[in-house]
Amino acid sequence: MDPRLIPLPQSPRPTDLLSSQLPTPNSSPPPSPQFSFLSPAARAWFLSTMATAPEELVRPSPPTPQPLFSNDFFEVRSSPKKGMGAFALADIPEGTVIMTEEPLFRTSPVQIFWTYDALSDEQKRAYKQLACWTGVEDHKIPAIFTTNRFDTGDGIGGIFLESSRFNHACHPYATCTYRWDEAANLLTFTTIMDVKKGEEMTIAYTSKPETLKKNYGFDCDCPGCSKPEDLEEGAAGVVGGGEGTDGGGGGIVR
Ligand SMILES: C[S@@+](CC[C@H](N)C(=O)[O-])C[C@H]1O[C@@H](n2cnc3c(N)ncnc32)[C@H](O)[C@@H]1O
Repeated sequence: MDPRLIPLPQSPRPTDLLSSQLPTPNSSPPPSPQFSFLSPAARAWFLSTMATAPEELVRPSPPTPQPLFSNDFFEVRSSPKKGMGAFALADIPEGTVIMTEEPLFRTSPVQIFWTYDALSDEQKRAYKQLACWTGVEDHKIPAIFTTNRFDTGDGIGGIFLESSRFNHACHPYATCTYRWDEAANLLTFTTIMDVKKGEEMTIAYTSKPETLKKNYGFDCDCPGCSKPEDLEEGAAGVVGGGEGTDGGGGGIVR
């Protein structure tokens, strides 16, 4: 198994969490002033029903999920309204390289089925866990490709399992940029501003936020897009982006 992939643990059942804390049907019921209006026999019967039906009566809060991936700088975990996302584990200064990653594969859109078939079972499982927007492609395999690929030049897109978990914010609100190095076979992520511990780290998928809905299935809610007056002033959301090529609506928008 790829050591960079840390699978999410199964959530324990409520009964696993609580079995040691619950009274058994044979144990003496604890004194309960709340039920003093019942006769001793009725009280014993009532409390015994509580011991045999714990799931309905006691609801533990769910355990905190483990991150999908982490390094010294960030972790990948659930992001409000955005599936997974990358969150800073410390205050990170501008200009810090936070990750380099090799591709799972690189291919062209027309070769995606052939490339997918050549993956190992484990790689196929990892690929199929990535986000999937079917608005552009009906079939799951090419849909995952268009949702997650980074443009690596000459019409070739790369799939990078951790890099793909970064959500979008428009320039100048995106906190990171990325650069593909063909010779090194590495995608490098660098912060382009100071990032506070706990903050979600983002990249700009495109310099054309109006294409996000069609290509990725969401409307951008970054501060620039949620303030139309800023856009009119040309201050945000419509210029710049990452160092990747912006295909502008064709699906390869990074
Ligand atoms: C490359 S994935 C990013 C990681 C993804 N959130 C995940 O769970 O793996 C792209 C998808 O993330 C979601 N996404 C990214 N940026 C978003 C944003 N700013 N607002 C809402 N959803 C976003 C969309 O569902 C989009 O199709």
